[in-house]
Amino acid sequence: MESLMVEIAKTIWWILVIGVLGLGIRVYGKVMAEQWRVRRKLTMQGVKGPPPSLFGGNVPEMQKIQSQTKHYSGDNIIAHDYTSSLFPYLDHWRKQYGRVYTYSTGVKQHLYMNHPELVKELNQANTLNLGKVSYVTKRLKSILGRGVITSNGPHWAHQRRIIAPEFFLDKVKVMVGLVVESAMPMLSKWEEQVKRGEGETACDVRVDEDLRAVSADVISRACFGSSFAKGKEIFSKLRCLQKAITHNNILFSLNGFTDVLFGTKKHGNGKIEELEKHVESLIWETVKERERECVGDNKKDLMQLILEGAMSSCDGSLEDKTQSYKNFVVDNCKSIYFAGHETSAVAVSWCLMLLALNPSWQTRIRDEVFRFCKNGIPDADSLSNLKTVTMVIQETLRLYPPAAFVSREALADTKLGSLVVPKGVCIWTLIPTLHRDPEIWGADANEFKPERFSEGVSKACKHPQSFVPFGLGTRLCLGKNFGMMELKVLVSLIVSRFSFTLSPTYQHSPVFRMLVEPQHGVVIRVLRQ
Ligand code: HEM
Repeated sequence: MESLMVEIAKTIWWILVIGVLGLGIRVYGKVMAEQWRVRRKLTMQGVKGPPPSLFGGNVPEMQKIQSQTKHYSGDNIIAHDYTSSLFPYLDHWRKQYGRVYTYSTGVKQHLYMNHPELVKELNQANTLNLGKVSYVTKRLKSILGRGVITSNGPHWAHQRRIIAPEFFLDKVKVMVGLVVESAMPMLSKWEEQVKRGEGETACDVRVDEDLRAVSADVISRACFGSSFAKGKEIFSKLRCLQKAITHNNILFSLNGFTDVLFGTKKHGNGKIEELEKHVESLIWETVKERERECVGDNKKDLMQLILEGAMSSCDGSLEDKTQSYKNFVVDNCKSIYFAGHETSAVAVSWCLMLLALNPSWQTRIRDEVFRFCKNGIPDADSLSNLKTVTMVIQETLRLYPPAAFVSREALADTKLGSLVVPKGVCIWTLIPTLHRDPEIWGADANEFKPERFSEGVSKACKHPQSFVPFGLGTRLCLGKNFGMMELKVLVSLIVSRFSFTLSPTYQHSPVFRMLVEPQHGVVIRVLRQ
């Protein structure tokens, strides 16, 4: 009797296993058939690409190419097109299939799109049908939530309308003095460091963390008011989150079911959840503190705009309202903290690295700053005269754009010029490759030549819409004016006070952690005048 029961239990177990497997294979088969259909729609229009394997699409090939990639070990840092080390499979297929091709990551079909004409079409496409890539935004949820950077459709449009006015040019001009104030402690610290080593001819300064602290201070004060006491902790937790998330390949690993099937799903989610909760509660405490402080106050900074926007966009039961109010506020604060401070800090780090290799441009900047700015300190009026500083920053953003991709997902079949991008396809424009394309920038595309921008972007290259460090189209960076102003002020202040070369301890190793940043930091050797 007992053995009969065991037999029955075993049979049920096997039926269950076979049932689940059968269902899994059916679902997967359906998804694969859809991918095949989408791929066919693209190939019928002449878009080629590497043939996908039955399971995992082109991911096995991507992993193979990545594992064979050697780390950079050359001398010519500027000429180093790091996309060939960071995303070698994209570079590999580009050489094989050209500037537009398609590939698959199992359950997703992708379109690599680095042709200037198509980038222009993407820029001009005024449609809600092109959203952010859903599987990537899911992976970034803990750091960006469903705020303005990651959401799509009417929810995105509503958030963008609320936040945009804070970054209009007239508002940005008022913030110049604030950036100067935030930078002063860092400049004094470096001056102190240089003084302390008296008797020596030079002093090494690692710039990255100090620049992060400055831009964190700038964004806290500019956007969230002086009540920002918890700021430091929020930034440091966000940085931990950024590192934890990018420990896995957030862009092109296998997706969902295939991740489980191939055992490529990595661990660390517990830590991410813990950090996410911590950041959320820190932001929420700050909001509550702010609400207590500002009773009857008419402060109109970004935090206030977000709070009012959250209030007007919540409906449903009282419980639903409270939760969606909280999500709206926390997600948008997180997005601005991240977007507003990491990007600028990384851009200034790369700029100092390039200037360290090009001391003659330091001299030109120094002359310009002392010519137009009283005591070498820029203000809203003198900033517009700093043409050399602007050129150097544009050249930095061309060679080392902090954001590596413009990415979109077609939420419906979408026409870009003569190409119809089928629903579900993810579009990837690799910014640094576009910025180093000799057909767009000329034979000297890999050289540091700020003078190419002397008559503006339109004269610097053949297709001006291919200069996209701040992205493009309807999703163009909201903080573009603010970011440019901040970079100009910081670079002017630093270069007018210090002359520097690259320290021999500097290790050139760009790494992708949501942004392309110097893995081992930038160390400059400050020279005594
Ligand atoms: C050097 C500095 C910066 C760079 C290189 C940069 C770059 C970018 C890029 C490439 C995008 C994506 C655009 C697209 O998908 O087409 C973006 C979006 C965004 N950036 Fe920036 N950014 C910078 C500074 C800032 C600052 C200072 C802020 C705010 C204080 C900011 C706020 C945003 C926001 C809110 C979005 C999302 C816009 C949307 O999806 O509607 N950024 N940025």
